[in-house]
Amino acid sequence: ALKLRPDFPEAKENFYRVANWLVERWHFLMLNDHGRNRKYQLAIQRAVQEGCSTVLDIGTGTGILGMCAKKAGAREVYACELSKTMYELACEVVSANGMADSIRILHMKSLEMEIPKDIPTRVSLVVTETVDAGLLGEGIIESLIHAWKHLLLPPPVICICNSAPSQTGRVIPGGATVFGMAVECQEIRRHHRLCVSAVGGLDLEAVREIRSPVSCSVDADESAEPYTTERLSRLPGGFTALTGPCRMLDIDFNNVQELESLCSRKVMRLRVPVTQEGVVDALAVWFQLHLDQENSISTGPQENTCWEQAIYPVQSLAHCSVKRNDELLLEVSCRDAYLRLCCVAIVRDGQMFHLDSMEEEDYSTVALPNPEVDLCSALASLQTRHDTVSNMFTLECSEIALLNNVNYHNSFRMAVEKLLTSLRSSREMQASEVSSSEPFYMLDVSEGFSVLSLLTARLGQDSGSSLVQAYSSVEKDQHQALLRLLAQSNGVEESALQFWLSHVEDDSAVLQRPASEKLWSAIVLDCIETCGLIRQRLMEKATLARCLLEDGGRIFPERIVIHGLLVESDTLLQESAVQGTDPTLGFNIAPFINQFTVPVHVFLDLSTLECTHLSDPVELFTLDLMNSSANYISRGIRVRVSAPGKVTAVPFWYQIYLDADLTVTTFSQDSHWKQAAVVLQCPLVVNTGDWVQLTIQLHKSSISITAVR
Ligand SMILES: CCc1ccncc1CNCCCCSC[C@H]1O[C@@H](n2ccc3c(N)ncnc32)[C@H](O)[C@@H]1O
Repeated sequence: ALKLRPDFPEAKENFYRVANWLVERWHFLMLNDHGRNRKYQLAIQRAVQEGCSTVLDIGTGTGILGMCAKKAGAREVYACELSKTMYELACEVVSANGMADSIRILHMKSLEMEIPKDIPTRVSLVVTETVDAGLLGEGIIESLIHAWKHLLLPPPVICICNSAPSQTGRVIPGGATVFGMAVECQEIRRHHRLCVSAVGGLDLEAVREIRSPVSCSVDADESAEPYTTERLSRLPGGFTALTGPCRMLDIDFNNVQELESLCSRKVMRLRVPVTQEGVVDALAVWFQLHLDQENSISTGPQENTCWEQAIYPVQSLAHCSVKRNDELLLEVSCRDAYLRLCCVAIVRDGQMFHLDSMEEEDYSTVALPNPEVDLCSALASLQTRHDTVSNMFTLECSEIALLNNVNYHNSFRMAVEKLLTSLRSSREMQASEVSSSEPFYMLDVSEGFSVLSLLTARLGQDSGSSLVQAYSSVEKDQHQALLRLLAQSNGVEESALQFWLSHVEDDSAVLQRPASEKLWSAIVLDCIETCGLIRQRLMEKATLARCLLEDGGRIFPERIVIHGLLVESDTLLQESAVQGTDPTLGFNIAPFINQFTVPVHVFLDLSTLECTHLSDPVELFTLDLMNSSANYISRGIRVRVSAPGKVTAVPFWYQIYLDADLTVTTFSQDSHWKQAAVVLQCPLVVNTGDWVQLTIQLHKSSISITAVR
């Protein structure tokens, strides 16, 4: 569609969402990482010079490593790629670089490859970078076990016989070393556990535990992911290392026996000394990829690399506070091909405190008669708690961060109080028609978990007079159970909070009258996605909602003002497109992968993004939810340049008006929202005092910005 009508907005918007999905963002980062590309090239050249003449590139992506092998003089080069999009891209790239007839690319997963069906003979070199932030997440162990058994020549044996070693096989990378450390980090904590005891006047004490779906524990349900990822060097508020980086695991990719035992190996236990007092919020993990004896790539936080680290949040009940000279007892395992890590106990003065049972004051400890005693047996003696914690709930990270956002809920509470007051007084004035016992109807159609309906119902209780009949659109049983628990523990009658089943597919069914002849006093809309974009179909929903309001009724929020500024950010450029042929070792790859460039970057932490501000923040656009005629679809503004540089992006965020005076911003350290940025097609060189003309267009909730001098 885009090729046919490049300016066709729907196609553009869909393409961006599809492109974001088809080609992962790290492809640009990886290809722009000249250091990484160069080290792989050196390792491949050395291997080919040492006799590896047949090469298989597993997970070729754009084909760059296969092309390195060919250019290094390998006789036969094969590549396989499981993603169709990347496979087609690799074919284009390889032929554009004149190697179409010398590199055979297969659209398949390496595990399906057979000899001689797919490749004629076993190869002497497998090269691959099928690793994620947690090293094993792309299945590299399984891929290499299969490769050693079916695709590679046997490894070199230390032979005493003087016969010349026949062709042998090897893998690049030859191995990896996994490092980990315990960190204290508020930013991680507020996304994975409840940090406050009350929000917006609601007491949350009744909720014993809220967890995010990131867990390694064996009893986590299968939907849990073992780790999340963060770029530690870019986390707002930073982090404190509570232990030194400690070596967790060494893997030799050239030893198939070791690879096989890794998956079946039982849990490994490590004792890591605490070097800094604090609360253990998470374990951070990264690795060194040893390409060969000389070259290795690190994904550590201390490097200035672009890679993220794997984050294992501590999900135990109590705060795991540690002192210097304590020791953390960690369990490491590679159960079902993921690197799994959890902190199970603290060892202090010879006593072991099992994290999962720390919430009882008695600290069920096991006195270690002497330090030498095998920790494992001591640990084994601790009964791992199997009693399901009655009030333990799992929420998404963004839902937990929202619940922890006290400012947002307090502001919302004030706005609703003002509304109820004004509605009551206007009802008193018309006392004749409407009996004051008539409830105020309130609907919260937030996506995901929200306590706003309950918060409003509780306000209705306080006043004693006319009640609030609140409806919540949360659908998940767990979410409804959590709201009921909070209603009960906050003295809100069960009947005051109902669930407005929004399982119907289109908005019109969700947004409808509370009952025939009744209208809503307040409707809460969810406007901004956590990633920093405006929710799709927001304006349509606002228009529908407005028709369902009683006189004086309000939509929350009533208005959204988009703010932005001009920045120069090389980081955003590196994440958005391959910058020419230099980073990719002279191979012509950029034009092909850059077809998947997406101009809007999301999930940004603007407070820690490396960038130079080239203007002051300006108002870009206003969305009026209470008056759709006030909305324009395109707006031009002139922005004064406040510093010389190259404008490469326009980050933006939102000021949300709950009512005429109460606002919350999506760009604050307690906000659960991230920010977004439009990366300009062509950077603008500017000088202080210049004026840049921005054209902002909003089409179906997706924003586009163009800039000219
Ligand atoms: C310093 C490395 C680093 C560290 C931390 N974070 C990121 C990185 C950068 N590497 C990320 C690559 C990650 C994606 S893997 C690259 C491509 O390979 C494909 N694939 C994966 C497995 C597989 C297979 N068995 N058979 C065929 N194809 C396969 C994927 O479809 C993908 O296109």
